Order: sequence, then structure tokens, then C-alpha cells
Amino acid sequence: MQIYTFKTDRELDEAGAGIVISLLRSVPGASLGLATGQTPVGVYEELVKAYRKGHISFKKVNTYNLDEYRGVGKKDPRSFYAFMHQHLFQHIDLPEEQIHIPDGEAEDVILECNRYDALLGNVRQLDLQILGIGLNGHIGFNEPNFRLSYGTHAVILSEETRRVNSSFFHSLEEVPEQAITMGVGAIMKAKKILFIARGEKKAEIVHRALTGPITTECPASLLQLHPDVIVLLDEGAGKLIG
Ligand SMILES: N[C@@H]1[C@@H](O)[C@H](O)[C@@H](COP(=O)(O)O)O[C@@H]1O
Repeated sequence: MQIYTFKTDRELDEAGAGIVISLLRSVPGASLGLATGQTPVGVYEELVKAYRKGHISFKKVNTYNLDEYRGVGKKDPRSFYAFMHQHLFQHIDLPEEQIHIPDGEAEDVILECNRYDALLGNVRQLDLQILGIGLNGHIGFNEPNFRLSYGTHAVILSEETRRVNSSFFHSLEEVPEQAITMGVGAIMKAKKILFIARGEKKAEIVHRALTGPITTECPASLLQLHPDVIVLLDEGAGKLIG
């Protein structure tokens, strides 16, 4: 695990984007696992800049998002699908058919999870998974639990997660109670993981995830078992890391 701490958001964003850019230069048809949340937004902005300067193309890339809320359609501005379009997809040359996100509106959720797992199965191994961390240690929407799931599955979101994510909604009541998330299997199978955290409020959970016991009660702690994780932290999130 390589851990880097940055003084400014800009330096962190450039470093994060730099890792994606060098991957796309050596593997133009890379499979990218993408995350939502505020954390990766600056990295996506840097990728858009690099694309506009003609430094990279996404024409041959396939993207696989970690998760989606249940009951929120693609056209709903609160969906992760809309979030990804707003921050990345609409600005680059990534063909729509190469964008993969669980369908939050699927009537049969088990079929949808199987469909997503089949897609991920075809890829076998994502070249790079971009990952943030929830305040409770979740990755994707794999919430702390006495057990974790390998494959894509529906989850009931914790009260804390709904509260934290309520900033994207008008009220807590509006935040969906369930989501579909990639399991820890596809995440841990990725060739490389780019794990990013920002802000002092994440310092404790980042410390637990990277240095504490490996436990399903802190899903991000599984990353300690992965052979190629690059950790990018700002000074706040890295405060407790020596
Ligand atoms: N499902 C997403 C996670 O993939 C993300 O890592 C986490 C942190 O979000 P933020 O980056 O806004 O702190 O929030 C959401 O719950």
C-alpha cells in the first residue's frame, strides 16, 4: 500500500487524475471502476481537462460504477447515473453503451444484480477501481456488517449513511432506503485500487481502515489485503496516519 498525503486539493486531484491518465495511455481500452460522492469530483475535473487538451481519450474505455440508489431512475437528478453524467460522462468521448451502472429502477432486483455481475464477470478484473470511504467505513455501499457479500447485491442503507448522503436530497426522508452495490469481490479483484479520502472528519475511519484490524465491521479495512492500493489523502484525512 502506497500512502500519499497532499497539502492542497489540487495536488491530490492532479495526482489521482495522473494515475488514471497513465493507465489510459498504456491501456486505451481499460476497464475503470468509478465512484460517486464528493471525494472523486476533483479527480474527474482533472480528467475532463486532460481530455479537452487532447491528452487522453475514453473512446475505448468501459466504466463500471460501484452503486446506485434503488427507486431512483437514470433521469432523476439525484441518481448516481445523473451525478456521473454531470461530473464526467457528458464532458468526454465515452460512448454511452460503454457506461455501466446498476439500474436503480429494475423491477427484479435479483436479475439486475445478476446482470451486473455477468458484466463484471466478462471483464474479470477491473484495471483500476476508484474508491472513497463512507464515515462508517463503507466502500461502495457495502455497509459494516457481520458478513460482507462477494457479488452485486441490494442493501438497506444505514441511518448514518442516509444522513450523510442527504445533502444531495431536499430532506432525509427523500434519501432512498436501499441501493444496489457492487460486492467486495469485484472491488478486491481490481488490479489496482485508487483509494481517496478528504477532510478531518474522515481521519478516524481512514486510520481504522488502513491500520486497524481487518474486519467486516469496517469494510474498507479489507483493502489492507489488496496487493496494489494507492492511497491519496489530504492533510485532514491523513491526520492520524504516521
Ligand atoms: N456510495 C458512496 C461511496 O462510494 C462513497 O465513497 C461515499 C463517500 O462519499 P463522499 O465522497 O461524499 O464522502 O458515499 C457514498 O455513500
